[in-house]
Amino acid sequence: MNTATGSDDPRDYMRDQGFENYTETDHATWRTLAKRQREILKGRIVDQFLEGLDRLGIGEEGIPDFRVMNQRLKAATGWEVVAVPGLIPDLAFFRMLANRQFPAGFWIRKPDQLDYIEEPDIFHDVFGHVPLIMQPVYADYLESYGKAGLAAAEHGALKYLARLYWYTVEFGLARTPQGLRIVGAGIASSPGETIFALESPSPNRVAFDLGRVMRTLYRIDDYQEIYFVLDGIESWPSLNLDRLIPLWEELAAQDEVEPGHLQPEDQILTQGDGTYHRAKSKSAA
Ligand SMILES: C[C@H](O)[C@H](O)[C@H]1CNc2nc(N)[nH]c(=O)c2N1
Ligand SMILES: N[C@@H](Cc1ccccc1)C(=O)O
Ligand SMILES: [Fe+2]
Repeated sequence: MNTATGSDDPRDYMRDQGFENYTETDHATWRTLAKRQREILKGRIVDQFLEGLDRLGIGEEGIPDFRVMNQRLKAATGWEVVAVPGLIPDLAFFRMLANRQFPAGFWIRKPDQLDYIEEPDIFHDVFGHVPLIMQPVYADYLESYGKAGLAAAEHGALKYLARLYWYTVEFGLARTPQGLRIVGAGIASSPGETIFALESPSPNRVAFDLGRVMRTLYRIDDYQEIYFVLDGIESWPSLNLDRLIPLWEELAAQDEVEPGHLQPEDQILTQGDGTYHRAKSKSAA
């Protein structure tokens, strides 16, 4: 996602949310999505997410005003949400996370895109990501992720960090005493993928392993073919450099793994039958 021409200074991407510009349709879209997601996420997402939603007060009254939401977020974990025009270059992105600033788009999807959208809108960025940032352990992980990203940029290892983000922050699952639960924001903001990620027989579900995740390619245009499962809601990987730098060197000598392929060392929770993606590829052909 790195726009080579763009500056790497986060300040060049920060915008005013323009809260007053939202239309009634925009607020209605948020309300519809928030209501639907709260319903289907019950029993499917980790409790800490629902707690975070409640503590933020981003219920169903409409698109949240960042000025109001940030007071609660800052008080809880020192993070703040900053409006940006869309995907920003990796370096600017990592710098923001390292400073406990979360970049969020300010536009919202159209009423006909409710189920799934390919690029992140404000519903994905705020409803999907922010509730968990109210949890200190996750808030610390996200900051450490930003710092690791800055180091990765120095070591030509950005693609490994992008995959780690993708398979934990965006599409992670976690084992909990109540069973398998969603933690990824990309799942939490998509009604379609909420059901697919937990209940479809099609995708593989494999225990999280840092090296394995950083080797694994991902798709950005459809549901995932593989979901990685954290050992628990607080088992975010520790990202210190003396562990990452040797790992990046090891990975440079290994082949990348296709999202639909399993590896011999995988600890498989559910082996997928691949029907969903096979059907799609047929229709695509
Ligand atoms: C981590 C990885 O670089 C990823 O694609 C980044 C890039 N830029 C981004 N920019 C924004 N605004 N939001 C994001 O989630 C990302 N993701
Ligand atoms: N697919 C997510 C949005 C998203 C796009 C790209 C990356 C992550 C998430 C949704 O429909 O809500
Ligand atoms: Fe996201």
